[in-house]
Amino acid sequence: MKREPIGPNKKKRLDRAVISTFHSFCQRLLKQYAYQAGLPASFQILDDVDANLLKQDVFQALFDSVEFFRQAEPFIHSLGKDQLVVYLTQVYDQIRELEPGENIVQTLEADDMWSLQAKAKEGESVRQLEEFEQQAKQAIQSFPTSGLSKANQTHVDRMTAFFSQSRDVTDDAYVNQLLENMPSRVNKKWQEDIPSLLNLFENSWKPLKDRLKQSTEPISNEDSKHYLTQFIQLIQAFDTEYSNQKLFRGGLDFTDLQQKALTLLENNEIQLACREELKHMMIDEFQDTNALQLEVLNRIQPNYRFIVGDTKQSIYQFRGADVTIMNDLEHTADTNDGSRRVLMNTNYRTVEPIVAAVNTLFSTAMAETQTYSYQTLYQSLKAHRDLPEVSEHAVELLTGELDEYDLIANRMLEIIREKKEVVHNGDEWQAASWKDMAVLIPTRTHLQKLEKSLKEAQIPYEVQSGIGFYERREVVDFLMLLRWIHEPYEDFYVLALLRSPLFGLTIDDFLTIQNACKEHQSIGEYICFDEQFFDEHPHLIQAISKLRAWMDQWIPFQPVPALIDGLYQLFEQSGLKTSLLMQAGGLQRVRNVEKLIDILVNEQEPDLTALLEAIQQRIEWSAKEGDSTIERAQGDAVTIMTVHGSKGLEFPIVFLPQLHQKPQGEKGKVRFHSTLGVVMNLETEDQTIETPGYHIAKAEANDKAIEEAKRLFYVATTRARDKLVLVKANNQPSQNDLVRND
Ligand SMILES: Nc1ncnc2c1ncn2[C@@H]1O[C@H](COP(=O)(O)OP(=O)(O)OP(=O)(O)O)[C@@H](O)[C@H]1O
Repeated sequence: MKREPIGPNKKKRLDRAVISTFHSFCQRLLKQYAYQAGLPASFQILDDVDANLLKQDVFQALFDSVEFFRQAEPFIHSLGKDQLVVYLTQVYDQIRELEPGENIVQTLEADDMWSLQAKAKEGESVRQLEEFEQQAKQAIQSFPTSGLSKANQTHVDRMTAFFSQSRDVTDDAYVNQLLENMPSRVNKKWQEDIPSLLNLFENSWKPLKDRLKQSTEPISNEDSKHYLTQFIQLIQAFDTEYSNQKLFRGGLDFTDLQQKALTLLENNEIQLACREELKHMMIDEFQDTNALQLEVLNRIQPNYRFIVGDTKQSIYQFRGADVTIMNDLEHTADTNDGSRRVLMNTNYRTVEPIVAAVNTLFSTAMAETQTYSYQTLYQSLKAHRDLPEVSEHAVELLTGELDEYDLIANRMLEIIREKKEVVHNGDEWQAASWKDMAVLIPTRTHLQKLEKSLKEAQIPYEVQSGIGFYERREVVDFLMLLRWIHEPYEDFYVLALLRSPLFGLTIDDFLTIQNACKEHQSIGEYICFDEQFFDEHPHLIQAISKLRAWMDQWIPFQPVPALIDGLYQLFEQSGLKTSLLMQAGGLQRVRNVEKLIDILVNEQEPDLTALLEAIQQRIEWSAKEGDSTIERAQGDAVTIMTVHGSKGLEFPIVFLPQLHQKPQGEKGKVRFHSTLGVVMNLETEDQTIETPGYHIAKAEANDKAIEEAKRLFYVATTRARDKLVLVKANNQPSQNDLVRND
């Protein structure tokens, strides 16, 4: 068949194909229609760090106002000010991403939330009682008819009589009747004589009784409702002030970009223009979409949508991703004539034994049928790649008495030494080298321990994605220089500076200096004020005179003509720039410091104290950000990476530690639920404050966290190409249902 050449028209359209994130798409739309959106032509985008810093400033100003403080005071007593700010911010962010509506926060009504929650609580109690009735009716079917002790026979007779009749669980008297007819405690003989009663008692009755107890505990509804109202008012006051500040600065945060784009898309002409321009849309990684992004898509309604995603890999709940969106969409695609679902379950990456293990693990861990829309269904993968005969154990459970990171280090050394493990390099199977191995960690909590084990074993490694900008060596060094200028006699900074490549002193040198110090004298003071006699250590004399010269030059810090000039002078005259340029990747490092200088200048703080405080806050916020851009290891080194950072990547051999850890449940005392609104449970000095939906929302948040943990584990296991090593030290009892010794 003859192929049609690409005509000029077609080419023109092809040239206009756009690839972008949802955020940059919204930004482009707002720039294009700035006038209709009521925005200045050059609005500024506040990234998450900028937005969080601004939110902090707004809170600080609000707490200074008498009215806001008065309203916040009861919460501060119960939670502390910092925690209150965390809850207010979390709830605020979630509400704004929940549904279209730039004004959504101001429309919240505590009364509506309260009645919705009260209704849900009632419904939930009825559901739980009905469920228990069903379980009890089943259990009594297997009660023995003879051979029981007198006491046990009484239990059996009483329960059989009670549960044989149908009852109205909504009747006020029902709960008391239930309590009267159920045994009050376990009897040892049930294990042998009435196992179905033991099972019912332990697994159904005890949890139900706890919940019944919770709902009868004295909670003052009037006061709880008042707290809810106050909390909503605090959020609304914050919203007003935060919006004012953004307006004043001409800035939009990421949620504004989406909300304002949605408002624009209510305009028919703009909608049509978008539809005309974007006839075909392909959306990748759809499992991580949020409700606003879905609505953007719905409002554009392109002729053809091609959506790609894997619900099993939805791991960004903490950033607002909502897996239920893709779950629902799959469901619609199955039932809607105009849509088609294509299952892509052939795995081309991973060898068959690993795929088989993944199937076994996750067909049990993930749901087979969907009870809740946030659950993830598992459909088995089909392996495309076979394992060569040379390799025996594609899946390994690495256990032993050592610490899990030492286990990893030892196994890696063994792999290199024995050359028995083979990996496929694209053409052929060959013995594994360091760069073929990756350790994927769920969180960075134990990163240092892992690094220590690898260092001690002299294993080359690189920590990828997850090391943020502010943790880069050169950035740390430049900030350290500034901190020393700010507090030149503070030992911590003096020593850090002297140890940095700019001075290069060692611990032994510090001991020599310390021995020369007088009692109670700090090293900083000694170096700056005392006469030194280090005749046998000329490099110490040199270092100290250099430090003194720096003090004369830079303290106090008075940059002229402007901060930017002072910072550049410091960068160059301290020798940091030259020393960076002499290192591998030096130019990149210099650019990093220049970027830091830009950030510092943009802080627009009046003095060094304020500047260092501002940057410290920025660092703390950026630590909560997602991972930094991925730069894969270039040399022959083991890769260390967070599981989040490894998404979309693959490695020949993957080690997975920290498997014994239980997925983190939800501990929040205040949270937001998409249908019930704000729920809370607080202890004040004299009472418990609780909104009716608290326990329902908490249980759901817990379930969701566990579902997310399963998906994270799924992403981790499916990064392996040729070998998967699950690591479990014997000295750590497993708290994780997914991973047990057996
Ligand atoms: N049709 C194919 N034939 C052979 N190899 C393939 C084929 N499709 C993909 N692969 C290989 O399989 C691996 C995974 O492919 P790809 O990254 O596209 O999948 P993915 O679905 O995005 O994976 P994940 O979502 O798990 O990260 C890659 O190494 C790729 O080269």
